[in-house]
Amino acid sequence: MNTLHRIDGRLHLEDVALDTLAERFGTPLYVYSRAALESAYRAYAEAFAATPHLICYAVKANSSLAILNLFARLGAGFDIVSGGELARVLAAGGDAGKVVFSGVGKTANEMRAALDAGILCFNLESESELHRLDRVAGDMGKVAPVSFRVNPDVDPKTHPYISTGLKENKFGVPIAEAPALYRLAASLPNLKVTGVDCHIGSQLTDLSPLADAADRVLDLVDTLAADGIALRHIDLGGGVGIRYRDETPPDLAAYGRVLAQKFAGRREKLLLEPGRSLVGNAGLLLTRVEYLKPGEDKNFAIVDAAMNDLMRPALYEAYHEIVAVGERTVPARRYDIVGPICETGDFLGFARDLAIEEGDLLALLSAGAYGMSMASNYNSRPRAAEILIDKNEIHLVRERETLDQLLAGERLVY
Ligand SMILES: Cc1ncc(COP(=O)(O)O)c(C=O)c1O
Ligand SMILES: N[C@@H](CCCC[NH3+])C(=O)O
Repeated sequence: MNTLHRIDGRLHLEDVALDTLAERFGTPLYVYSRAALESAYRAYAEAFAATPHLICYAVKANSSLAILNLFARLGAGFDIVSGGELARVLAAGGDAGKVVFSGVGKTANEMRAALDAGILCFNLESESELHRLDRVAGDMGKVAPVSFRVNPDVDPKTHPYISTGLKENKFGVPIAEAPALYRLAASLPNLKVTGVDCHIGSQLTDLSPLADAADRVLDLVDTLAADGIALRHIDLGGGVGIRYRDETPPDLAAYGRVLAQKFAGRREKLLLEPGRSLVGNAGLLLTRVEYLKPGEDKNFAIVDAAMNDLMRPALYEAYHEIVAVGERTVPARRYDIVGPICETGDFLGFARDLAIEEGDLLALLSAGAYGMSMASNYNSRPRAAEILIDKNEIHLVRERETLDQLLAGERLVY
């Protein structure tokens, strides 16, 4: 996270000391850097400048309106997977004409909302979905633009829970079946075939699976063209990883060069659906140490953030670097950093050496992606607030959830 630095021992994001944020807004608190968000977006725009393209930010990575709005103003499109994400994009001022709609379980209502909004494309993931969309669009007197999400059966070499492009995964249609599905789609009255889509997994640290998947998709596009089905765009999904610990994420410029070569002389526009690589290293989660609990085998630092705030460690045993916000002269000890939730799986990091005392602040780094967007209310914990830092300006972009909001909508039965 390169907008993070220390001044006189105090951790700052851009020009703002994190301890002042904790005092003012409380903890747990998500904090994002505008400069980091914008520079991540610009890095994509530069890396792919040689190829006509559209960056469709994957909203699921972080769906805060303020972040969607920043990207919309930079010209981004959006990859959505629900009616809720569509509503967020529209509320944030996103252009519906730059929205692609992925996901294996789109409901008829979600299809209607997306057709009403006038999205760029539905990424279909099954034949049944194709028939449903044809019916829904026909009932509305509209023609739905469609792509198939094809599953190229490429091993993305990532955590099995976030691999999506293998035969055994629920996503997409087998690439071998795609030509027949495209012919079917082209024959239906309320669908217009416009593209193809593929997304093989997340947190990829190797470029070669992305390049292999691109080759397979381009072969399919050529087969379809020979069959008289010309596409306007080729969507190669997201998946570029980030550094959490010691990973070497793919170099975007190199990825851009690889795709520029493959797209040279082609007429189709390139679409990309990056999520994590745009927001992951632009955000952190600030938390306060409630208790230090020394034990016979290990020491625990019990903090006020938990798996409901940041689920990735519990779900994938994901690693997030954890640093003290201030500097202490006390000796460092080895701690498991755990939350207050009643689950053994409620941990944020194991065996971290930290010089801390009760009441100190910790920052969990690289928490901008799949942090707040995966937060829950488990143990009836209100969700955290979110802050966007812009140099020395502090913007509260989401208020901390209140207990009233937590209970709203529930009824007793008499
Ligand atoms: C369809 C689709 N597109 C894009 C993304 C974004 O992926 P990432 O955050 O790895 O860039 C995902 C999540 O993996 C996804 O499921
Ligand atoms: N939620 C995952 C990524 C899943 C990507 C969604 N297809 C993570 O935190 O790493």
